[in-house]
Amino acid sequence: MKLQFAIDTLSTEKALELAAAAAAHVDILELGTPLIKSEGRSAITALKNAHPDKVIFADLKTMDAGELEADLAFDAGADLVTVLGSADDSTIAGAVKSAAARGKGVVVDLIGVADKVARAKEVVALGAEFVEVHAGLDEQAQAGYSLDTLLRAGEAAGVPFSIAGGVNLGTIGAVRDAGAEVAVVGGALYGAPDVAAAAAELRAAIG
Ligand SMILES: O=C(CO)[C@H](O)[C@H](O)COP(=O)(O)O
Repeated sequence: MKLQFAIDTLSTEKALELAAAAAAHVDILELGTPLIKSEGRSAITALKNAHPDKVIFADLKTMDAGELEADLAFDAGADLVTVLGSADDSTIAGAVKSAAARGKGVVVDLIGVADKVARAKEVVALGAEFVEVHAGLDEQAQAGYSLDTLLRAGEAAGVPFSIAGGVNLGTIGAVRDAGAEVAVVGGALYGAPDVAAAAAELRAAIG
């Protein structure tokens, strides 16, 4: 299973600092949506230039104009971009067209999608590399939130998936055991007192 670091910070400088600390232990470096909104495409280019050997994941959360938004991020250096699963099929297909022309990929984020299993199958048929079975920060803050619901949806989908939603050292083993291709970790890494040590622990936990 691959490890993805969701860098949810607001400045390119801080993102580069966090990425440098964790890079030896992670496979995918994600520019979180707030970072892209704060700093724009230049942050994607800066991260790719600093880590050309890593998969650079631009969490665009595109809802419309799929081809255009994917073009913008891929041409800035992204290897993977996200489109929302609640977007129209044509939006997802547009982003997939952009990715196919460049040998890159589209991940469909199932945040807010009610029937994650059914939509996962549909978007992989449209050409998504994998789906992100995801509960966002606001959903995680609600009473009764549990990662288990996401894990069950991923297992049931029968397509390649990642899991995002407050994954940490205590839960990453369950993410691996559910069969995820990728574990996405944000707060448990960027909020750690020693980011490099936390990344090394996560890596050791999944082998
Ligand atoms: O995309 C996101 C929020 O929309 C986050 O990057 C994702 O949820 C991972 O962060 P965390 O591990 O803190 O949940």
